[in-house]
Amino acid sequence: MALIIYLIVVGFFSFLLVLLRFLCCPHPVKIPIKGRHVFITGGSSGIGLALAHQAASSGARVSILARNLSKLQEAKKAIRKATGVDVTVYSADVRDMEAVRSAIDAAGTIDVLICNQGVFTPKELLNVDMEEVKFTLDVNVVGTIHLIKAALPKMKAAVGGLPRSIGIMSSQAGQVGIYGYTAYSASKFALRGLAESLQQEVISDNIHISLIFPPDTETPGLIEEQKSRPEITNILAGSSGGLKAEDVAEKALAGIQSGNFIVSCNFLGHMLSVSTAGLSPQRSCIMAFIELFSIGLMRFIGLCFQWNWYGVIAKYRKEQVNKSPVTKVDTKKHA
Ligand SMILES: NC(=O)C1=CN([C@@H]2O[C@H](COP(=O)(O)OP(=O)(O)OC[C@H]3O[C@@H](n4cnc5c(N)ncnc54)[C@H](OP(=O)(O)O)[C@@H]3O)[C@@H](O)[C@H]2O)C=CC1
Ligand SMILES: CCCCCCCCCCCCCCCC(=O)[C@@H](N)CO
Repeated sequence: MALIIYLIVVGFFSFLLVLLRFLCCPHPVKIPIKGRHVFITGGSSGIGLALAHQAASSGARVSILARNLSKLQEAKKAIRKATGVDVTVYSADVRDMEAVRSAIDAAGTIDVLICNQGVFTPKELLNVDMEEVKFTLDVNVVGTIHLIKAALPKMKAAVGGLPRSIGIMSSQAGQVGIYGYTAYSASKFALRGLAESLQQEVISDNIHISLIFPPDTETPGLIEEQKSRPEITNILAGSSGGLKAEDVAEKALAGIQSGNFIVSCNFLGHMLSVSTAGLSPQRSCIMAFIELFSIGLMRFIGLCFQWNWYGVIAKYRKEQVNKSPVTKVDTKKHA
C-alpha cells in the first residue's frame, strides 16, 4: 500500500515537472560572453564598474558608457591594471538619443547590452520637485529605451549564430514600492513592463532579456543616496540587507549567461521574486515548480513584511507629532 502511494506521489510530481518543462516559455538558453562584445552603461562606477571588471576577466570585449569622461578613463585604467584588458569608453548622456546612437554605432554589433545606468534621489513625493522626478524617469526609463532602440537593429540583423542578451538593471524597489522611492520605484517598475513586452518582440531574433533586481548595494551611488535618505526609507530598504557591488555583478552576469528573465541577488530577493512572479516568463521548470507550491506562503510572508513596515511608518509619524509642540496642540484642538 505504502509503495502504491509512493509511486502515485512520485508519478504525479514527475508528470508535473515534465508538463512544466513543456509549458515554460521561452525555453532555457545559454548565453556565452567569452570573446563576445559586452556593452555596459554606467560602467564607470559601482555595479557597472564591477560588471565591466568581471566581463573583461571572463574574456569578453567590453565597452562602457557614462557621462563623465575622466571617470571613464579612470575605470579603463583600473580594469587594465586588474585584468590586462583594454575596455573601450564612450562618453554620452543616455537622455540624448543622438549621443546614444553615435556611441552605439561606433561600438559595432553588441552581443550583450547591459542597461545599468541609474539615478536615485530618495524623497517623499511632496518633497521632490518635478525636475528631479522627470530626471529620474528620463535617465532610468527613457535612457534605457534610447539604448535598446539604438542597439537593437544591429543585434537583430546578426541572424544565426549565438544568442544575444539585453540586461536591464532594475532594483528590489522595482518589485515592491518603498516609502521615499515614489519616483525611483515608478521608474524601476516601468522597466518591468518594458522588459516583459520586449522579450516577446525579440524572442524570434534569438535575443533574451534579463531583468536584475538588486537590494541595497555598496556603491558610490548608495553612499551619496544615504546622505539624504529619509530614515523610514533606510529602515524599509534595510529589510533586505546589503550586498557588495562585486556580488551583484556576479549574480547579474550569471543570470544573463543562464538566460534567466528575472535575476535576484540574495535570499530575500528570491522570495520577493517568487511572490511577485505575476505573469512574467519563467524558463526554468524547477523554478516554476517551486513557484507553484510556495506562492501562497510567500504572500503570507509578504503581508508580514507590510505589517512591519506600516508599523514603522506609524511609529515615526507618532514620534514626529510628539516632537513638534505646535502639531501636538493642534491635534488636541481637533480631537
Ligand atoms: N546601489 C544600490 O543600492 C542599488 C542600485 N541599483 C541600480 O543599479 C544601477 C547602478 O547603480 P550604482 O552602481 O549604485 O550607481 P552609481 O551612482 O555608483 O553609478 C551610476 C553610473 O551611471 C552613470 N550615469 C548616471 N547618469 C547617467 C546618464 N544620464 N547617462 C549615462 N550614464 C549615466 C554614472 O556615470 P556618470 O555620472 O559619469 O554619467 C555611473 O557610471 C542603477 O540603475 C541603480 O538604480 C539597484 C538596486 C540597488
Ligand atoms: C516574500 C516576501 C519577501 C519580502 C522581502 C522584502 C524586502 C524588500 C526590500 C526592498 C529593498 C529595496 C532596496 C532598493 C535599493 C535601491 O535600489 C537603492 N539603493 C537605490 O539605489
